Amino acid sequence: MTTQLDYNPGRRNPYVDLIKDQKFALISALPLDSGPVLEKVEIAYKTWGVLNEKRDNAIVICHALSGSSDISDWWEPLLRPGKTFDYTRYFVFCGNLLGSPYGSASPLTTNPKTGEPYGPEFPETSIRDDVRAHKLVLDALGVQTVAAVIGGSMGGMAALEWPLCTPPGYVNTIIPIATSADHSAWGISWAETQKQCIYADANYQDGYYDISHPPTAGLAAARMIAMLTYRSCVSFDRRFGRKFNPKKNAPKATTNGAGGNPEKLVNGDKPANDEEPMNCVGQDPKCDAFRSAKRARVEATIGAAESVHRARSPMFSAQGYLNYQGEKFIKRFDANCYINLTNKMDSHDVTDGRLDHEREPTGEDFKEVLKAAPPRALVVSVNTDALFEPDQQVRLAEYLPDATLATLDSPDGHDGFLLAFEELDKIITERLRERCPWVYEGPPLLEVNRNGSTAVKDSVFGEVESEW
Ligand SMILES: CC(=O)SCCNC(=O)CCNC(=O)[C@H](O)C(C)(C)COP(=O)(O)OP(=O)(O)OC[C@H]1O[C@@H](n2cnc3c(N)ncnc32)[C@H](O)[C@@H]1OP(=O)(O)O
Ligand SMILES: N[C@@H](CCO)C(=O)O
Repeated sequence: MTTQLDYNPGRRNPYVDLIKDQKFALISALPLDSGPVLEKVEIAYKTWGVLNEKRDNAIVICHALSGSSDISDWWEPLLRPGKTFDYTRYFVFCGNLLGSPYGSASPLTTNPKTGEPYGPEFPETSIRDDVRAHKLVLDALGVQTVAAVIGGSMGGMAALEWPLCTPPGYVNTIIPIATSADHSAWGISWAETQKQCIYADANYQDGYYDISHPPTAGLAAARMIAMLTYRSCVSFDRRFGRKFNPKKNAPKATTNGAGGNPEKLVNGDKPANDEEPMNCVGQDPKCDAFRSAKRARVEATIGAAESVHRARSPMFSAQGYLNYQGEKFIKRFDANCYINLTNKMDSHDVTDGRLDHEREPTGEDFKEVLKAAPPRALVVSVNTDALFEPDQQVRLAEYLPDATLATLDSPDGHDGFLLAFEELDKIITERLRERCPWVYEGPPLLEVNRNGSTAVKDSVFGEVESEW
């Protein structure tokens, strides 16, 4: 198995171009938990900062379901000198998940056996597969050991798997956020409702859709449902209340299935494909009966179209928001990738295949498996999280050796881990300083110039992101 850095993936799907300045590695072959060996595996990733002499200052950040390797897209306030992910001291790494549309091997990348995109034939991948793939990239980059692994939601699942899939001592500490030791029936079920939306879209075609005619209606509906699990009742009530929908961002209503286009049917004009009313066959088209029958039919068509228009136009601000989130998502995500990634989340269970019995794992079983994780993990919870309920992090903190639990006070539900920057910065930095003291010793490895760019100081390795 070889890992080539500075790989040029050539033909890329359009979503990859949304992520700026990504790097790519090529892994020759990756055996997957699901059975097949994935060949010529592209891994997209980003790094900030440089490795120190001992090559032990790497910090691995794991993104969530719809995120990418570009931390500055979702945790930017934490990725600054002096903040949590201080790239003047840490070598910050974020790898894109297998199955994601943003550059790593996925349903959108080319199957080397056929020369065509994998589509729905892209194999199931696990959180553990991601960890193994990203570890190979870190090895190629020269990382000796990892100071900390941090991630929220699906990224938190990865944070838990990192020490379990790598040699003892390789990972110094972990900070799993808004996540669980195994994905709950609740989480699996919410994802199922979203997948069913995609399956129900006529464009889906069992996943063999033309990329220029994707199942956007299904994917948008899936995202709208997901958004409700990511936020909270209290945040929706506070934000939208019973306010009416502002015109800004309101998606255009469609009239699919209404049998008419309201813009063309004005003041009783004839529809383009007009036919004679049945009761006027053989009559003079200029006769009154013919005309009134026509007018009645056209008015009925207009009425139907307008009523569909009214029914589908978001009336309330909350509806407008959800519709907009759906519209925004289909511009940046692919349906097969969504299914692959949600299946991956569903499969998450740290005890899977690690116990010597088949029965339902108990708390003791979770403890047995997670004792391989480094001590003093920090587990972070969001008090209003309705998807990964706080009780799951309470249990996780009990399972992990000598771990502590911190709870974010945020009205934003599960997405609180992407929005409560100030609190996150404080609690994570505090734990990193305690668990990775060597990273904070001595002067920083990079100098930040006035214009925000960085320059390397003496005796360090790695690459510097010029944008900084
Ligand atoms: C290419 C890429 O994007 S890569 C990946 C980026 N995404 C990730 O990393 C995944 C994780 N990130 C996320 O899930 C989200 O981006 C979050 C949680 C960080 C933030 O969510 P957001 O949708 O940006 O925030 P929020 O819920 O406040 O919604 C704001 C948007 O809704 C719009 N909006 C707000 N209220 C309404 C309303 N009543 N009607 C219509 N639109 C509304 C706003 O105008 C704003 O639009 P904009 O995104 O075009 O600026
Ligand atoms: N808003 C996040 C939530 C998933 O944890 C995302 O879209 O990835």
